Amino acid sequence: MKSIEVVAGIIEDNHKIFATQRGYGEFKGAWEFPGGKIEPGESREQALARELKEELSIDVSVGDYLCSVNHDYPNFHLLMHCFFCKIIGGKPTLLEHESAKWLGFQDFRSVEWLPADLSVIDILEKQFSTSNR
Ligand SMILES: Nc1nc2c([nH]c(=O)n2[C@H]2C[C@H](O)[C@@H](COP(=O)(O)OP(=O)(O)OP(=O)(O)O)O2)c(=O)[nH]1
Repeated sequence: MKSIEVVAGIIEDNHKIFATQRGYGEFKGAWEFPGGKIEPGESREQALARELKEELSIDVSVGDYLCSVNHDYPNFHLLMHCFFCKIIGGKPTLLEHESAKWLGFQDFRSVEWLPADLSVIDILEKQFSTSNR
């Protein structure tokens, strides 16, 4: 089976996280953390900063590593590395996504996440509920 390696950014501001809704492709309409595939020669952090610039027109500082998720989709295996990010320049502009929302802790499950993201949400809920963030 095909395997892809992706980085995803959990953009934080004032105890909220930024969720984006996919605007195209087989998962159109599902919610995710913005990011994308790592290109040859890039570090994970470089790939994430590049993807967030391309997709949202923002400059970010990539902060703490949160987790890596393995998930089997019907057509491919996903390995996704998640990092917290802070916006250091620009305002999110949806260049590829259909919609976006800032979600507070109570609203983390109010959107339909991509299946691989549910384990990220589990971990985030633990962090936010114990006031680690
Ligand atoms: N960016 C991102 N991708 C995710 C998440 N959860 C999840 O299952 N994915 C999957 C969806 C995609 O199949 C893959 C990300 O690849 P991508 O963003 O480069 O999207 P894509 O396959 O449409 O790529 P492309 O057409 O631009 O080549 O990872 C997530 O939270 N963020």
